[in-house]
Parts: sequence; structure tokens; C-alpha cells
Amino acid sequence: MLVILIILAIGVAFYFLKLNYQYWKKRGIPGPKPNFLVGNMGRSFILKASPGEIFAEAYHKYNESEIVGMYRATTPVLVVRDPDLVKEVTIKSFDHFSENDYEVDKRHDPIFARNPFVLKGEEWRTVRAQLTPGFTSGKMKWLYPYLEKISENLVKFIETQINTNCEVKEICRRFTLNNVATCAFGLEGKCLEEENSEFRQLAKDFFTPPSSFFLMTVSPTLSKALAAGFIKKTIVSKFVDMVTQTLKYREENNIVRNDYLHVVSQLKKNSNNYKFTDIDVTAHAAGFFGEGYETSSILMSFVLFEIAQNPHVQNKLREEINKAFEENGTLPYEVLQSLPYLDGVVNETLRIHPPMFSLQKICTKNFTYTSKNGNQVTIEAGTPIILPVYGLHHDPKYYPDPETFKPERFMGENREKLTKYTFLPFGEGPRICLGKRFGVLQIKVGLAYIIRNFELSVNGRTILPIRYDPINIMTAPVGGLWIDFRKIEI
Ligand code: HEM
Repeated sequence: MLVILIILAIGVAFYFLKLNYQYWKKRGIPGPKPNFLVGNMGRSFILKASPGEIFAEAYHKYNESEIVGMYRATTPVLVVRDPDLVKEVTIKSFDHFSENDYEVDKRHDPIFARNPFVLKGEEWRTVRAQLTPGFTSGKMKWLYPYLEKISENLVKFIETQINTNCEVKEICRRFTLNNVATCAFGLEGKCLEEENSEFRQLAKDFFTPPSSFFLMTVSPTLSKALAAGFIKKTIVSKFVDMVTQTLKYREENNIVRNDYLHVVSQLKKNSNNYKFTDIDVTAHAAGFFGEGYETSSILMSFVLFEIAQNPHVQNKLREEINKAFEENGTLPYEVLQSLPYLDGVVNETLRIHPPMFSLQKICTKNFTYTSKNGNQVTIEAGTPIILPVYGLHHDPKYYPDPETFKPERFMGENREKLTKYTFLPFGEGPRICLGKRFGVLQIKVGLAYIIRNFELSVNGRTILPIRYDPINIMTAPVGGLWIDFRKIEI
């Protein structure tokens, strides 16, 4: 009897799953055929491709369609191909798509669960508004001399590495960690100066293995059921200690430092409508730490790789930077911000290697739109929406010859001619990356000092063509990026 019941239950489950996989077909929305239980994520589950790569492939395959219906395991998800619909999702109809599709519980991960990236509704709105003053251009200008000093130390550090093999992601990580230590906590990170500095150790221990975030991407529901966190539990008390001690030291010694820790600690004193506790202060300082170094070091290492691969770009960039140094004696904040070729190089790297492959939103209220051929399509509340950043950035329709590195695409009138909402390295609209200004600033200043002082070429240890780690939701290169540096005498 029990056996019959089990067979019956499996049969019913199988029937409903089959029915579930008809979801997009029934609505006339094209997409790849799903496989039982894994949907379209099969290659992701066996670690052959990251979810972002799978979405990018579908983006390219269904190039006649504005949207593509796919299945993330058993969940129907909608991939948005059309830039006008990207605008609709991120800006025009933001109230239907205001949440990111990640679930983190405060009990399991008290730090990441407070990050604006995963907050929802009114709580997100309030916290976002509270943290925004920490990233104004005035704040960036104030931080700039610290970033310059760390960039000088970066040059000294690379000089000591010249005859060894240099993996630049690690070098960039040590640089961005020092920046974050200073700009968020007012502390010296010593990550370039000491092999085993406390901050480097903290960074190594910070994130849970990439598998947790991977799970959040392929199946947020399963990740929630398994109580997966993003930041290791053991790290929370270390951050609480660091923040408490630093604030105590400042108070006892009457030190007011205009950094991020000051901004978030003031929120505790001044917030009246939203209770801001010690754990909130710690969580936001730790948020700056986590987001400040990883995405930026990925991007910076890819910029170094691209300029090492493209000597004509490298020479042109060096000319621009040297001229700026020579005309001013140093490299003032405003001058750095006004260098068009440097800006083009950074943007073109963000296009080819966006640190985040794709963005995951969720539709919170039914949304009906009219497609270009006049059909009405209703996106139901609860449907995850994928913005295929990597696919859009590599579409020859918007970026001719998309695999070729051309900083000029982002300069002068070329930039004006780019199709809007096809360049999304930081997202768009009210949820656009909060730390964009800081991320780009620290990369630009570090690059300027490197390019002035060294000639770069790609070392044979770099695996070409670049492949991305399938378990990492960010574009982490398999095998690292290895660069040879040759000192230029100034
Ligand atoms: C160059 C490096 C960076 C890249 C490429 C990057 C990219 C992104 C992307 C794609 C998003 C998601 C946007 C969306 O949901 O539509 C995001 C969100 C966010 N980023 Fe960044 N980021 C970078 C650096 C930083 C830095 C340095 C910080 C802080 C110190 C930061 C803080 C945040 C925060 C708080 C959010 C959540 C915003 C919200 O949902 O309201 N990011 N970032």
C-alpha cells in the first residue's frame, strides 16, 4: 500500500512539474526547453557555466524577441532583452519591480540582511536615504588625499614584486582593502605593507564560500530554506569589536573624522523614525568593507589586463595621465575626474567584464505592457526578472565588434549615440549602485599611478581566452590574471 502511495505521489509531483514547465509556452513567450527539476540551470548545477552566462547565452539565441521565458530550477523567470523594457523595470514602473530577488534572514546573517541590496519596501527606502550622504562628491573629495597616498604605496609595493609573478587580482584586492580600511573605518589596513595583516585576514574570512551566493542566485527559495547567509557568522563579533573600539577611541580623544563610520554612527544618534542600533552601525560599516573591495578589485584587475593586452591603449592612456601630472605637478581630484580617455578605458572594461553578470529583480505587482508587435503581455506578481547585463554589453547591435576593446565608444559624441539602457554595470534607476562614485574613484586613482610608473604586458600564466568561474556570480577569471610590470623611470 505504502509503495503504491509513494508511486502515486511521485506521479502527481511529476505531472505538476511538467505542467509548471508549460508556463511560458502557454503565454506564447519563447525560450529554451527546460529539463526536469533543474529547468534551464542544468549546466550551472554541474558547474559548467554560471547562471549569468546561461542567461547571456539565451539573450543571444533569442535575438528576435524582446523577452525570453526560462526556468531557474522549477521557477519561471523572465529575461528582459529589450532596452525599453529595461527602462520600464528599473525606472518608469519601478514600483512594480523595486525589489532585488534575494532572500536573507536577519537571524541567519545579521550583517548582509541589513544591506540595502537585499532590503525591501519601506525599510530599503529609509536605509538607502540614510546612507546616501556617505557617498556625495564632497565626501569623495575629502577622501581623495588618502586614496592618493595609498596609490603611492601601491607603486612601492609593485616595485618589490617586479621579478616575481604578479597576479593582479590579489594586488588590486590588497590596494582596495587599504582604501576601505581608511575610508570606512579610519584605520590603516597595512594590506600592501604586511603579508598577514589583520585586514587581509578579515577579508579572507568575510564571505561564506561563493556557493552560498550561488545558491541564492539559482534558487533563492532553497537558499532561504537552508538558512544560507552570505557573511560568515564568526566574522560578526570581529566587526562589532572593531567598530566599537574605533568609536570609543574617537569619543575619548575628541576625534571627528569625516569618513563613512562617522556618517553611520551619527545615524544612530540622530535617527528618529527608524531605530538605528549598534548592529546597524556595524552592518553598514561592514557593507562598505565587503562591497568596497571585491567588485572594485575585480574591475581594476580587468582594466590592468585589458591595457596590458592592448599596447596602443596603454600608450595613449599613459600620455593622458603624464600630461595631467606634468601640468599640475600632482593629480588633483578635479583633473582626475576630467580625463576622458581614462574614463573611456574604465567604462569599456565595465562593458566587456561587468563584475555582475546579471541583475535579479522581482515583480511585486502584476504588470502589463504592450510589446513592439502590439501584443499585451502580463508579468505576474512574484515573477523573477533577469536583466542580462553581460548579454546586453556583448550585443553587436548596440556595440559593434563587441569583443574588441575600444575606449572611444564611451567618449564624446560616441557616448551620446549609445542606445540607452544597454550599459548596466551599476544597475539603473533608484536602486543603482550606491557606491559607484567611490568604486570608480579608487580604481581611477590607482590606475593613474600604476600607468605612470610601469609598463604592463600579459604573462603567459594567464589562461586565454578568459573564462569565468562558474560558481562565482561575479566575473572572476579562472586561473587569475598574471601581468609583468616594467618600471618606468620618471
Ligand atoms: C566598481 C565597482 C562596483 C560595481 C561594478 C558595482 C555594481 C553594483 C550593482 C550591479 C548593483 C546592483 C544594482 C541594482 O540592483 O540594480 C550594486 C548595488 C549596490 N552597491 Fe555596488 N558596485 C561597485 C562598487 C560598490 C562600492 C564601492 C560600494 C560601497 C562602498 C557599493 C555599494 C552598493 C550598494 C549599497 C548597493 C545596493 C543598492 C540598493 O539596492 O539600493 N558598490 N552595485
